[in-house]
Amino acid sequence: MEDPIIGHMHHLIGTIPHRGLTKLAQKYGPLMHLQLGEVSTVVVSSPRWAKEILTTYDINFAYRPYTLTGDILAYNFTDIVHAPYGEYWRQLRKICTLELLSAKKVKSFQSLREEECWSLISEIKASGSGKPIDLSKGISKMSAKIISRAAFGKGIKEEMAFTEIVKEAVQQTGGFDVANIFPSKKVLHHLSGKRAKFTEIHKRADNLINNIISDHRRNHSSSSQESLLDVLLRHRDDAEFPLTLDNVKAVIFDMFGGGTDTSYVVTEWAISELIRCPRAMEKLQAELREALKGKERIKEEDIQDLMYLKNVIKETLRLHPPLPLLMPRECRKPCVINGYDIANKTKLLVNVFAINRDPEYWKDPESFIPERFETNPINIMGSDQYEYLPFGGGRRKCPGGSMGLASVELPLASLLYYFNWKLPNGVSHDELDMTEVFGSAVRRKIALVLVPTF
Ligand code: HEM
Repeated sequence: MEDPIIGHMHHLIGTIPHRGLTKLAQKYGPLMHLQLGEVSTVVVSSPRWAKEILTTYDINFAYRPYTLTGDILAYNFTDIVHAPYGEYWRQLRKICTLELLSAKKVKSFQSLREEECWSLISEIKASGSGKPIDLSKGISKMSAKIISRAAFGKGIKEEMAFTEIVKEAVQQTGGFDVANIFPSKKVLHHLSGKRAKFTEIHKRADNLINNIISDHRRNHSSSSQESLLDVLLRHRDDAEFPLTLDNVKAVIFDMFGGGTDTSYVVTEWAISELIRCPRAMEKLQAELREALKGKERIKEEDIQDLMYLKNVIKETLRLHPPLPLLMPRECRKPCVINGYDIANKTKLLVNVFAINRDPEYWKDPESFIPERFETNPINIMGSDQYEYLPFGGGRRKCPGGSMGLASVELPLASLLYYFNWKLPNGVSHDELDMTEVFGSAVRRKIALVLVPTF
């Protein structure tokens, strides 16, 4: 590890964190120690060190640091994302992988994904050929509806209102804000107004979800159509591991937090990259139109074997991992890495953005080239060499990959199958602004407004 850099917060202020940290790693190396406010932080920026830390030292860093989100919004760290490593977290992960986000469960939501996707396609058709539309808004609304219906069953007003509250909550999180940098200085949390804001959002979210749950109990859905909430409520009576109502609410909050923005931004970035690369756009449209042969309404099984579609999504996740620094981890078992003592409470950031673009592993790393995966059949969920980590790695790796990808594949395929796209006002494809905003998931700063023709 390079010598500790003390108090280098100023290097990051005003930068997009993953880009600022990538620049710092180019200067100080792939394993850095930074003092960010009062938080001692290790930043890993190469596949080699990611592999070492997410395998050999994974258990040392299998905890999450203090955040106001975990404290207030996640019912005192009882959701999956924030729960400390241990038996409670293990049990929740089990429910998550075996029931909530299993392949079978993801498949059971196929028809609702198809309906919501079709509703977006119909809206675009209705707005007319040649008229600019805000695709960011359309895709984000569709993703919210998909997760809302999967979580609660048939969408009603209150359920959509819940997605709005979660959105507001997650917009308050992320980044290097005062509360994350000075977690022990509770007075600062008050002065910055964050604690009050989080408490107010939490109260609103809690009221809404209480109403949704009472309504749910009155209109219980059939077991073949079990929503995520049904599954969790069933676990309230579990003999070995009963969940409390607050536990259920905390996990539902995760499903929304994890399931909405991640999928939406992947679709948004994929279309942005395709607009900038007409060759790839044409190739993908040719693949879709050849395979679907004029089919009126496409279904998920129609696109299962489309390799270029899969490669476009892989390449989008390489260049635009929605969580470019994963979710911060915290060391709770001191260790020695590369001769350096890592103290209790040291924070770990894995800069997947830098790793996915590491020139030692990726040829022409900054360019969007889906074909690179034709000769490199890397697994989308991660690789042995740790040079591709959009879903993270180790014990805390994302459990929602299949659910997330299912919400990207059909919408992306449909948008390109039914329509041709260009930028409005004769703007050339290479002038599309690609500025990012860091937050719960890294999204476009400027909405993606495009003109469909059909
Ligand atoms: C393209 C879509 C998605 C991407 C790229 C993604 C990425 C990630 C990443 C990078 C992490 C952090 C891993 C770490 O700390 O090492 C994570 C964690 C998590 N994700 Fe996802 N995610 C996606 C979709 C979803 C969906 C759809 C859900 C649920 C509905 C979900 C639920 C979670 C949960 C619960 C965790 C916390 C795991 C833990 O702490 O044990 N994710 N995700």
